[in-house]
Amino acid sequence: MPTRRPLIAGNWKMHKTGEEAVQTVQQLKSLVADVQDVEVMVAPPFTALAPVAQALAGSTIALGGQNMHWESKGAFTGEIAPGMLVAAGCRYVIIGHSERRQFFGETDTTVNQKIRAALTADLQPVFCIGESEAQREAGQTFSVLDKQVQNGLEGLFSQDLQSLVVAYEPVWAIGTGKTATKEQAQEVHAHVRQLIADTVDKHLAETMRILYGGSVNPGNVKALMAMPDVDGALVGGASLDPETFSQLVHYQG
Ligand SMILES: O=C(CO)COP(=O)(O)O
Repeated sequence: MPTRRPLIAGNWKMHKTGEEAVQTVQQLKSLVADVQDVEVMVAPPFTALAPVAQALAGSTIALGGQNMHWESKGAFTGEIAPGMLVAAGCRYVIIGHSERRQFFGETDTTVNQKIRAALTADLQPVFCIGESEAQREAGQTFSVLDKQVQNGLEGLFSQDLQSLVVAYEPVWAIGTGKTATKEQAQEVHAHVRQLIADTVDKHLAETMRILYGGSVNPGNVKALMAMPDVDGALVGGASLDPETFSQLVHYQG
């Protein structure tokens, strides 16, 4: 079995000015300086990317964008191009977060366009999928996720997707304090990995990291990370405070 390097990623959403973000990563840098076998990433708002990149110089903490447009430039007021994220120092970009799907009209089609554009720009997409509470209660979890994965990766092949990271974030667990149980997370992650094995490539499925997101905190991270198909966490609220986020990065104890 290939070993997958765990990734603990902080999605700061619409929090922190440039100055606040720099203060946070300065603390975080020293708090996680001892960590070697876990990859750490933070995704600040666009306006904080450049100062945070500067503050992270010489550190192994990776930088990510929270969204981007699929075109490389043009008349798209309010949008950010993949190359702009790269130039700002990003290695990752979060794509298809449920908040973008819910509030900003993101669809499987735009998600697919964005994943393609990210890969072309050499950004590692963190491709978010997840079912709503109603969908879970109606027994539709797997069919919803299968559709999101298949549509999101449509037309892409194993050789294109080597850097892909998937994040399973059940919508009902985001910001609610209601975490999926470790068994629920494992069940979905194993299912998604099998789907990738069946529809894209077995080797990719084995090497690809699948993160769990939704109310991850220092009290539940260890149990989630102990599950064989959980390769990391995409953390919202608990990533904003450097001490708390550092505890998540040090989940091994
Ligand atoms: O949406 C999330 C990360 O992308 C999860 O948010 P919370 O950790 O605040 O539930």
